[in-house]
Amino acid sequence: MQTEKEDEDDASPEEYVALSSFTGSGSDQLSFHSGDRLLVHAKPSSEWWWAELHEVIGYVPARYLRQDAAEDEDDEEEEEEEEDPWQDEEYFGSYGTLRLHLEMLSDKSRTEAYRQVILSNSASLRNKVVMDLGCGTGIISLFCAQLAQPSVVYAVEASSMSEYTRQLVKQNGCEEVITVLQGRAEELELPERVDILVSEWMGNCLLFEFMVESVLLARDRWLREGGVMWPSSAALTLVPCQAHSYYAEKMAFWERPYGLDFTPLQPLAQQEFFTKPKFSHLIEPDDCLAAPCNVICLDMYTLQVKDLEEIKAQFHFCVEKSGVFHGFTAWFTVHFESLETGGAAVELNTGPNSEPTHWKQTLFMLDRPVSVYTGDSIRGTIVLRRNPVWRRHMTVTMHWNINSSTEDTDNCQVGTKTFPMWR
Ligand SMILES: NC(=[NH2+])NCCC[C@H]1O[C@@H](n2cnc3c(N)ncnc32)[C@H](O)[C@@H]1O
Repeated sequence: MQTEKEDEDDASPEEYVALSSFTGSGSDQLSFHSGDRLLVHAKPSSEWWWAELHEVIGYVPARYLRQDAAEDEDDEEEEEEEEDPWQDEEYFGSYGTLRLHLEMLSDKSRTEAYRQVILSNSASLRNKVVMDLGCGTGIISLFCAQLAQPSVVYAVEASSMSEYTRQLVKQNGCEEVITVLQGRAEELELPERVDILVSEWMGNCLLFEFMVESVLLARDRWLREGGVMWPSSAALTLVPCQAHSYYAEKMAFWERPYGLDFTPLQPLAQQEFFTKPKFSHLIEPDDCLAAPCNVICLDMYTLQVKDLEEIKAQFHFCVEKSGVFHGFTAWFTVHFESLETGGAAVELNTGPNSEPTHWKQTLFMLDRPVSVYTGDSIRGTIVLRRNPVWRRHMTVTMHWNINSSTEDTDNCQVGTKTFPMWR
């Protein structure tokens, strides 16, 4: 574990507060919990500091710490101003209106996939105990009651939509089977453990909103031994791509609008339009410059909440057709294993070769497009880092090397870019 370190450069240590918990992975990293007060002895780099907690010393990630605000009289005021790191009021407030539920219910690809899961497992669902986590209007629970005979479905919904969900259950004569419970799933008391935990938790780029944390906490607390997770697994897919129309619309536009030269605005355009990822991007299959690759695969039975802090993966693409490398596009696929051993799984694929969904795909634009040619290789890493303060947000960092295949130029172009989602 942590080793003692001579405090040769130890000016008086400063006290910092941990904004969220951190589990050290290296032997010299110090683990701590949200709210811990750490003594920072040295700041050898902007990313890692040398700190002490309960007489143990080790490296800590600086972005998790905040200088301890001096105790002063208007602390209470400060507390009030401090926003909830989960932003639950705004988050569950948005799900208390119909807009998002209409969008999700109108997404036939998404909703039919869940219906197919229930339908194809209807026999095995007989007399089972089901939890529908984040049931919204209760559509998945209603499919269970309509298409199968579970003994009970606990439809859990934290937003105010839950009172309407109760009405929908009654309106459709399903009160015998469906029990609607309002509250955060990870805080609720259920009368019993469940055989199946079903949830539609996926956000843009799979993890945004981090509702998946609630699913994992509920799994650990309520899924019985040998119980089934739906989805059972999730994969994030990445591909280097062209984005000519988006680039023309946001960047090339400034070259000659109405015969004038507006190129001095292009740095502004890059900052404003290419800094954050573009949600709801529709990539054409022809825009893919290489075969897409499943860079991250999550097993919903073994995934742990602490694994969500930082997920890193390598990629290696071989350019299949010459074109302009404008950026990367990401999407996800989830699988629902059959309740019968050997039964066929159901797949919900949000990629360009499947029926479009309300998620569409996520586009990460490079600052400058690069011409690439058949045979070139694009290697690198993608790192998803959860925001230590705003717990529903993350950053996505791409590192890439482009190796030309033509022997005469050994030009290897290297690039890196971090995209906030959204903080
Ligand atoms: N696929 C997504 N990105 N969002 C679609 C599902 C989100 C639904 O789950 C509810 N919800 C989200 N988290 C929770 C939670 N921890 N407990 C209960 N309901 C929740 C939320 O209020 C909304 O109705």
